[in-house]
Amino acid sequence: MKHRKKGEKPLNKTVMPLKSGLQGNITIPGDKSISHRAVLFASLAEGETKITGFLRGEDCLSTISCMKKLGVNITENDDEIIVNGKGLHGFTEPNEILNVGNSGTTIRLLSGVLSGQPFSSVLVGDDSIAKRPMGRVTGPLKMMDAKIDGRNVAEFTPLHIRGGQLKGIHYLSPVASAQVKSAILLAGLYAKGETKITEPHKSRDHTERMLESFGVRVEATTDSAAIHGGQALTATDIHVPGDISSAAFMLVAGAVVPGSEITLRNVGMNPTRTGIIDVLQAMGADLTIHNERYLGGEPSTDLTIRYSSLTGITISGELIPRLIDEIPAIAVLASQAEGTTIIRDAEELKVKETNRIDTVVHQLAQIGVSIEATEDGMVIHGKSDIHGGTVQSFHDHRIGMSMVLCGLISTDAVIVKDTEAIAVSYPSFFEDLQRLSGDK
Ligand SMILES: O=C(O)C1=C[C@@H](OP(=O)(O)O)[C@@H](O)[C@H](O)C1
Ligand SMILES: C=C(OP(=O)(O)O)C(=O)O
Repeated sequence: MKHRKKGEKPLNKTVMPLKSGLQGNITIPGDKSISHRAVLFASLAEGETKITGFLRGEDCLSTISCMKKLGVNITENDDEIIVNGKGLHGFTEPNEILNVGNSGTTIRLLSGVLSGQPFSSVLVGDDSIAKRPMGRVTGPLKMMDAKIDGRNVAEFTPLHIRGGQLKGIHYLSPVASAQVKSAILLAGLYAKGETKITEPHKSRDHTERMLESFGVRVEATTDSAAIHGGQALTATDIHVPGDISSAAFMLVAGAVVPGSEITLRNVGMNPTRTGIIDVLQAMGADLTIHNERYLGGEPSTDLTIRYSSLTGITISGELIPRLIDEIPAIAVLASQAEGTTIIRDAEELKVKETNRIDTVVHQLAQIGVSIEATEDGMVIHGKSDIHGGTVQSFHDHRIGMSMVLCGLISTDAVIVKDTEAIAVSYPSFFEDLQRLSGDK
């Protein structure tokens, strides 16, 4: 849960049902996962890296702040971030605690890097981070000989990492998690021999792709990734494509608000992230993919979506890691589809910024959606009439945005509490929505 800073007012938003469809086009802001990695890997590289398209969301700003505390010189201009890399062994011991704010990606990836540093660092985050499991990274990092302490045997923050000489391992991960995979591969850069991770399903592969761009050889298969220790990163300019996880909210808005036709430009289309596209197509959405391009190791396109009738589907298995962050938005989509949508194999939702099975189900039910929680997901019965009311975001950015979507199609106003959390991943969300609703 992201908490307000002292003195900051809660940003409760009253969302009124739209009288006409969404129209026009917007450019989707930078991908959060890729932005984190760009700053982190550029810091580890030798030389200067220019990053364009960087997401200036709160999570990625937390990554910049931590890297600065490790001695990295980072210049933040309006249109680019310039990072003067320190090389694998150039970081300095931080004088202060490293605060990752609300960002699970920052703390988990940084834990991998800090495990290889010859100094001590302490990592903390906000109230939400304090509840999220860290054992999934500290466990394997300890197997590599990292010295990590923390609450409940390093299951929870604060984490204290004393780096040192690491050894390569082959880790069979019980979860498909790119944060776990990335932490282990980054520690693997500092380890003797080969470090390999095998996952139950393939998780997003931005780390593997971007390490290759920085000149590091990564051997990747459909369910594994391996790296040899000691490989240096060479600075290279990075362009960050738009975030499909942010685009997902606009795709759902376009699909469910009657009379809509919108175009989203610059949407990252890495196949490990495009589960939302598969879902929209399977539900019968009117979606066109155009202007495909490939920049800096990652594909992107423009997407046009029009309002159409939708049908419920079952979402499970290997599809889940490809759309895990989109499930709150997909629940809104499913509420407007005829028939039943079943989401299975999604226990990972319980360990995000909030328990997203509970928060999605309770808040949608509050405003009239017929929805039930299950052990590993949810069941949504459409087509539900959404009525007005007051809903909580629980300071979770993706819950906040999903509730705003409900307001667009409800019969009365929906008041969404604490929407300031949306700046974690999509700071221009309300401006973009206003632009598409013709209210500029
Ligand atoms: O590596 C990343 O950038 C991310 C991986 C996913 O988490 P897990 O690794 O826990 O699945 C995702 O939910 C998160 O928003 C970003
Ligand atoms: C889970 C998320 O991010 P993180 O794990 O980096 O906090 C998210 O953005 O939905």
